[in-house]
Amino acid sequence: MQHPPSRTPVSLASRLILEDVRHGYGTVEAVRGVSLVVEPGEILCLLGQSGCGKTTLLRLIAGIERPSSGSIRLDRHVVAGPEGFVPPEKRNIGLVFQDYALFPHLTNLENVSFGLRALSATEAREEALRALRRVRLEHYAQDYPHALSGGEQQRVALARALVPRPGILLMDEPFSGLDSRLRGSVRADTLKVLRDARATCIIVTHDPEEAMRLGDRIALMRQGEIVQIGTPEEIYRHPADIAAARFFCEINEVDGVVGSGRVITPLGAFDAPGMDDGQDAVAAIRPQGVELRAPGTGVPGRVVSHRFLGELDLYEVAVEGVDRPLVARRRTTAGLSRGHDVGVHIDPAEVLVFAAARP
Ligand SMILES: Nc1ncnc2c1ncn2[C@@H]1O[C@H](COP(=O)(O)OP(=O)(O)OP(=O)(O)O)[C@@H](O)[C@H]1O
Repeated sequence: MQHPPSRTPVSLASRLILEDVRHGYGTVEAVRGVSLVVEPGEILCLLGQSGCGKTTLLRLIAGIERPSSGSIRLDRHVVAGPEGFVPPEKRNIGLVFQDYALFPHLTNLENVSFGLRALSATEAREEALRALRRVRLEHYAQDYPHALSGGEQQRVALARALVPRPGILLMDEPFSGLDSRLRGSVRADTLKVLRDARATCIIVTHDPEEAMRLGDRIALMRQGEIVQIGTPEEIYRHPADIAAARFFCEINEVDGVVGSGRVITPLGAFDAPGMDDGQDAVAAIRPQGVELRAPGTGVPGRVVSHRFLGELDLYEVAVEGVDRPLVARRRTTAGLSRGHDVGVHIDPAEVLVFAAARP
C-alpha cells in the first residue's frame, strides 16, 4: 500500500554542545562542570550509579532546570547560558520518561497527535498514524494506553516523542519499567526506530549492558562529572580507572608490586606500562580471563564453588597468596566441581593494571 508523504516540517538532527555546565540543589552539587559534544544523529548513553547526576544533566538539556553556570547550545543557538534561556517547549526536544507519561483519557492516536497542533486535524491524524505504524502499533490507534502492555506503551511514548521531528530526543531510563524478558526486544525495536529517524538521542541508564547495546558512545558519570567518554569498546577495553572497570564487569583484583615494567602478583607478572618500579599496583582480571586446566600446570588452585548458569558457568577458585577466591567464568566443564584441584592460567588480554589507591 502506498502511504501519503509526510507533512510535518523536516527537522534535521541537532548538534548539542555543553560547556562547563554546573547545577546544584541547595548545597548538593549535582552536576559539576560537564563539557560534552553530541553529534547530529548520534546516540549517547549517560551511564552511572544512582545519584551521580544523570537525570539532572538531562533536565538541564531539556530546559526543565536552569544551569547555575556554563552554557548549553543546540546547533548555533545558545539555549542556556549567561546570554539567555530558552524554555523547554521552544527547544525542539522530544522527551521519553521512565513512566511514559501517556495521557490516560486520550486514545493512543490522540496521544501521538498531541504534539502536532500546528497541523490540521487530518494532517495530524495522518502523521500520528504513520508514527504508530513505525512502532508497529497502528492497529491499537483507537485503544487507550491502559489496554497496552508496558512495552507497547513505551513504543507509543516513543512515537509521540518522535512525531514532531525533534532535533534531539532525550530518554530517561526508558526501559527500566519493563520486565527483563520484554526489555531486550523493546530495546532492539527502539534502537531500530531511532536509527530510521536518524535522531540525535541521549539515553540515561544505570545499566552498563544497556548502554553498550544502545550507545554509539557512552559518557560515564560519577559524582556530577563525566569521568570517561568513548565508544562501548573503548570504555570496556580501556577504562579510565579501576572504578570504571568495576562498573562494566565483576573483576578479580589482585595486589602486586611493579618491577621492570610489570606488576608481580601470585598469579604471574602482567605488563604495567608507564608505572615505576616499587609502585603498588592492582591487576584487574576479568572472570573470562581465568582459565582452569588440569592440576600440575599454571598456579595451583582449588574450586570452592561452582554454579551452573547455562552457556558459561561460574567457578570460585582459592589460590594461595590471593586474599579472596578468584571468580572464573568458563564453559561448563564436565565433572569439575567443588573440592577439585585445578591449574589456574590467566589470559593477559583480560588483565588491566592500575596504580593502587593510596591509603
Ligand atoms: N529536586 C532535587 N532537590 C534536591 N536534590 C536533588 C533534586 N534532584 C536531585 N537531587 C540530588 O542531586 C543528585 C543527583 O541526582 P540525579 O537524580 O540527577 O541523579 P541520577 O544519576 O539521575 O540518579 P538516579 O539514577 O537515582 O535517578 C543526588 O544527590 C540527588 O539526591
